[in-house]
Amino acid sequence: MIRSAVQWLPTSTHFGPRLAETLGIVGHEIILHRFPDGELRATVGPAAITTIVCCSLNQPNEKLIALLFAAEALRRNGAKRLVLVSPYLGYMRQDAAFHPGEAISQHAIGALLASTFDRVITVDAHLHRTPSLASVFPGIEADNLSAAPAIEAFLRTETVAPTAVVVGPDEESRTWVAEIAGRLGLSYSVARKVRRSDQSVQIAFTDATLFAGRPVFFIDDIVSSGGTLTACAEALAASGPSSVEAIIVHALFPPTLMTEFGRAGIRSIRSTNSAPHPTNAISLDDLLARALRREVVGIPESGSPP
Ligand SMILES: O=P(O)(O)OC[C@H]1O[C@H](OP(=O)(O)OP(=O)(O)O)[C@H](O)[C@@H]1O
Repeated sequence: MIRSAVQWLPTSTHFGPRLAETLGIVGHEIILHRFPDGELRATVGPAAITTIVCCSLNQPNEKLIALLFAAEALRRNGAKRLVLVSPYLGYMRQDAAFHPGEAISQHAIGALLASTFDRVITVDAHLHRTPSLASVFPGIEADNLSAAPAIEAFLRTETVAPTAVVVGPDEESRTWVAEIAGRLGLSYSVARKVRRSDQSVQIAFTDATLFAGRPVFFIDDIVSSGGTLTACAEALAASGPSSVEAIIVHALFPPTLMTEFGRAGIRSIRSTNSAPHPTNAISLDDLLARALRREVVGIPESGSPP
């Protein structure tokens, strides 16, 4: 039996095959078949002792079922360690019952994945108010990697004026914004956000004069309905920045929204490849490969793959 392998769901070909190649181990696509009644069949490749399963959990409902089936087959075929790599981990945003009777999806999905996998690796999961990863994934290893170094490296390849300002829409974004601005030697500002509904937020900057005539880089973890990004662009427009560009970790919005973003004054949107999207421009592949090195026999944690 082989020692380690990567397998990916058909929706994760944007990073699974490259991860196998970077780690220098065998890779297989998990085959899904839909029966006439809508049920799924999953067929995995040969199980390895350590099998790394790649599946980004944007639009997660069916993917979760497919993951359960893949894990069942891999364990029954001899896999001893299953590592889930899910650069976007859905269902983490509901971390409390905001109204009586609501389910806390973060708890339910965390427990499900913890009972299925031995380790979960994700990137900037929406866990702002969660005390520890262990409370979401009880009894297994979990890594919530930061995309900030990848975003910083990307911005270094752009011509960013020293007068540029990095902005975030809310207190939760302060960590990325402060880190990235600090590393690039830029100023930053964090807005106050009030969420009114799924699609509507109110944004206010306390230091609006800061942006006049300067390029602005908006940075946030998620763009979904686009309400936050649009409200931020409209609030910024009032103070006359020379340009507004958005850098997103997880681009979950329908590409048809790009026209609306353009109308709101956003010149460009670039995202990491955590979920496949036309705005993908920042690769997380090296970050993920580094976190996986110790799963691959013969590659030291700090070494290079063969
Ligand atoms: O594109 P949108 O639909 O506006 O969603 C994106 C926003 O939602 C999330 O925060 P959220 O408002 O859930 O607040 P939180 O950080 O307090 O959970 C996220 O951090 C973004 O700011």
